[in-house]
Amino acid sequence: MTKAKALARAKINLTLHVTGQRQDGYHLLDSLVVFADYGDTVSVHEAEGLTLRISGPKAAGLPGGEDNLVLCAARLAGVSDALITLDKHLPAAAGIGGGSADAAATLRALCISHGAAIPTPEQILELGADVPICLAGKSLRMGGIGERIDPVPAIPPLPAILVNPGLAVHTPDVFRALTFRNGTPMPDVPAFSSVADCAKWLAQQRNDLEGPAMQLCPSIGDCLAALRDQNAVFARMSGSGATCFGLFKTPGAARAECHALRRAHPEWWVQAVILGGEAPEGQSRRDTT
Ligand SMILES: C[C@](O)(CO)[C@H](O)COP(=O)(O)OP(=O)(O)OC[C@H]1O[C@@H](n2ccc(N)nc2=O)[C@H](O)[C@@H]1O
Ligand SMILES: Nc1ncnc2c1ncn2[C@@H]1O[C@H](COP(=O)(O)OP(=O)(O)OP(=O)(O)O)[C@@H](O)[C@H]1O
Repeated sequence: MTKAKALARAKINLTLHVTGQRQDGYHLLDSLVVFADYGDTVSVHEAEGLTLRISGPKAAGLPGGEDNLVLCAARLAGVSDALITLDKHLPAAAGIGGGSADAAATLRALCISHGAAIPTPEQILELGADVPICLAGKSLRMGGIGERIDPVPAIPPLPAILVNPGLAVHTPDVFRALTFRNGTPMPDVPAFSSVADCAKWLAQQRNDLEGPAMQLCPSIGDCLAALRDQNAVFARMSGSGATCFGLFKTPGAARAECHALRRAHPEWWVQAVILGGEAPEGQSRRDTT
């Protein structure tokens, strides 16, 4: 019997400024993070012992045992009796927080199914630098090495296409390839009134990992060029790559260009999504539609 289900939504870094490096090697970040209406699904079923079953189009190659972040999260939550199924749709090692989103979804689901307590902030961060923000699960500004989370004005729904060239890019390699580690932080995030307004602001910000990731994986440049050729109003890489996002004026335009990109690049992972789009604080989601 399914006891709880949680969506592990793709995390997109609309900006990613690297502002310093700690003594332990971890980098200080300043990033505007939003979530997509698309991701993996974690379901918890009644069972004796702790088991993970992985299915879905992106299941191949994932660690199926103790190393999977789903089981790491379950152990951290103190759960030893559950069958957890992971329906995997997000490419791994792709800069969209797949494993971190799965870990956060597992914690949320086990909280409902088993009444498990959410671990301490320090324990959550140990699962991965992206897990705290994935647990928050909405548009926010991320700081520190990932532990600091600050509110931002509500982000309007941003129609987008996510494109991954089908090549894994490993986060530690990208940070190692970074040559300048003391960039300026982001200015305050303003309230955006439209996609165009948001795109204009984003164009003045950076993803400091885009250059080093592109050196390791030149196909990132092809993804960005393809998004721009398909009339994206803005395109950038997310996180440590290789996934890139393109913003479009309408969901219809994003869907149409998504079909065109899939036809032109059958070897790429291409997905039309909506990013952000939460209701402003104090309003129900219906107030904004
Ligand atoms: C680049 C981002 O995707 C931006 O959201 C995240 O900071 C990465 O988050 P993550 O994949 O959950 O990262 P972790 O699994 O904790 O770290 C992987 C490796 O990335 C490097 N790392 C990660 C986060 C950070 N703030 N500084 C780092 O230098 C470290 O070498 C670390 O060993
Ligand atoms: N449930 C999981 N899903 C994806 N990867 C996992 C999972 N559990 C463990 N991993 C391992 O974590 C590594 C990083 O994968 P992940 O998809 O989290 O990277 P990412 O998209 O680059 O994340 P980020 O944006 O946080 O840097 C993979 O190479 C994989 O071996």
